[in-house]
Amino acid sequence: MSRAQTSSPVRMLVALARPYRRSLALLLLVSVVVVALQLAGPRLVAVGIDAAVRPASRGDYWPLAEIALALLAAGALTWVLTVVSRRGIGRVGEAVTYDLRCKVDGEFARLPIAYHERWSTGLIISRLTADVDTVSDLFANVLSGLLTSTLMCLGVVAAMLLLDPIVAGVVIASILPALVLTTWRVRRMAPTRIAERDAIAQVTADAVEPLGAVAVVQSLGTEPWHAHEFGRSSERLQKISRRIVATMSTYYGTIEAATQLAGIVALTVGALRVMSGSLPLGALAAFILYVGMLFGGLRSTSFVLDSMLTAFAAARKIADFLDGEQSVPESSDPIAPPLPLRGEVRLCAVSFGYQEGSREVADLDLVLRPGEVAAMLGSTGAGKSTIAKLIARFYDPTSGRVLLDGIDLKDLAEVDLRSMVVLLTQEMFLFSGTIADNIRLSRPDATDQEVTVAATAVGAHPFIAALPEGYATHVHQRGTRLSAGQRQLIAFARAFLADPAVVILDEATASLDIPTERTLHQALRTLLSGRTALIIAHRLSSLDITDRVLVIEGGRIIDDDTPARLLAKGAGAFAALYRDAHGQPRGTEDPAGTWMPL
Ligand SMILES: Nc1ncnc2c1ncn2[C@@H]1O[C@H](COP(=O)(O)OP(=O)(O)OP(=O)(O)O)[C@@H](O)[C@H]1O
Repeated sequence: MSRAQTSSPVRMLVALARPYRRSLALLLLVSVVVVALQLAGPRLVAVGIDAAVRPASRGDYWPLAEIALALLAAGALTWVLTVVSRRGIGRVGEAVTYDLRCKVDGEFARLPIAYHERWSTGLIISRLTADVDTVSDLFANVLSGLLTSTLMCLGVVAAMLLLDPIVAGVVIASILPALVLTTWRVRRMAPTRIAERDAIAQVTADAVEPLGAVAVVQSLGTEPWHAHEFGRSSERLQKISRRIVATMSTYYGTIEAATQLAGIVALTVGALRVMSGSLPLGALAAFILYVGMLFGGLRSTSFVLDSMLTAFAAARKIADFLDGEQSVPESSDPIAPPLPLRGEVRLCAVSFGYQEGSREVADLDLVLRPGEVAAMLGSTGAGKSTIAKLIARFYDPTSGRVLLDGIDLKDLAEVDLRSMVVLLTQEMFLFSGTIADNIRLSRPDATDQEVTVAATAVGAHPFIAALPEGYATHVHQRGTRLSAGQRQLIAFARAFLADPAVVILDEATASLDIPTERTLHQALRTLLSGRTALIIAHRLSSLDITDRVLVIEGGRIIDDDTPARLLAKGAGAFAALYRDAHGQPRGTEDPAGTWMPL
């Protein structure tokens, strides 16, 4: 299921069903046979009453036995076919659930960062679980149910018309109010079902959000606030559910009354026809049975229509979610980067705003020469991370171009771009799995030896080897079994193994002890050696490995020089930052501009 295929819920559903169209067609055929067998029941009863009762009263039981056998055979066949079709449809439903979940999950992971920044994890989980299950139910139950119940209604109408058009006409007229009521209910329910999907997603979001930051929640004591938020969204869902239940109860109650009414009409008109000799008694009995079947079919049609509405609402939500963001569309005709890569990064008159009208980066021109290590400094909100995200193509510029070795990032295949540019974020995220798994994430085909070489290069090997299970040590969720410094070393080893031409590093803000900082600096030196690098520096001490410092303010470069020269200038944003970092009063900077290397 490509993004293009998901542009409407219907198209998405058709794409999902396509691989199973043969099984579905076969199963639907079986359903048709089941309906035909069920319709045959009242007809056989009619024949039994009209043609078998009298011979039986004369001692000839054979016609009655024949009818009984035919009813038995129809019942047995209905049972077998129902079991077969239910099982088959259940299997298709399971297969579709599996496909949809894998595809949706894969699509979510590939969605641009803009998307993940906008939508909460809880909302995404809701799409992946509740909505996917609802859509799958469409295949598992709803489609076959809709077909069976619609066929049942049409079949009953046809059978009644064949039996006696006059009684049939009166019965059909008596069900018209029920039909109008069904249409009203389905229409009324459509927006409610969509609101229900949103409410379910919000409940999931409110439940998941605090779980992702349990330590923060507990340390700040914000449990009551989260409980209040969760209570509010649950209440909203409850109100919607109550509305649904109220509509359904009124509907089903009215349909029950309409069934009784139609039964009375069929009995009265049918009896008059029997008395006038225009309708056999058996046919009247068949009519009464058909009225029951007709309303049963109507009730099920209404029920499955409601499930269908729910499934469509869920499908719309999934389709909207997948289609909503195209902020970094992949080129249909990507350019293969020339090898070996040089790693030159060039931003030409780049402007960018997260929202329409905003400009977080303004007319930025920047060239990072191959192998150069530059640091970005600037106050909070200055635009450093935004520039980094533009170079990693998490966003495309509003205007201007970002080039890598002369090629516009928009013209590179995503897989090439990701292997050429690695962005190391502050989180240094580790996933559940072993240390080796986590290092190998950047190159799944790397051998154990290559993993060890990468870990050794960045200085992670000693601490890994000292663990009882070494590289096979399970890091648990988000690497909580490891220290912050150890997590960073593993992330560095992962980047080293990927061997990118360009590294962008958003340095962790959390302060580490001096020996750990020293180890990390050494690791960073190794990692960045021979690569172009841009560091969002939060510690001035990091600048001893940089060739150049870019001071960013308001999305612009306001200073660009070597660290030593910038400091020597004395004034300016960089010197101010230096003073802030070292607590020195103005004018006491080291005039030589020397650093305080670790
Ligand atoms: N996803 C986003 N959506 C909307 N605005 C954003 C988004 N991310 C950042 N911004 C805004 O863009 C501006 C620049 O943010 P950016 O994260 O680039 O700053 P920064 O220099 O990296 O700050 P810090 O040092 O605090 O990380 C800020 O005003 C910020 O509020």
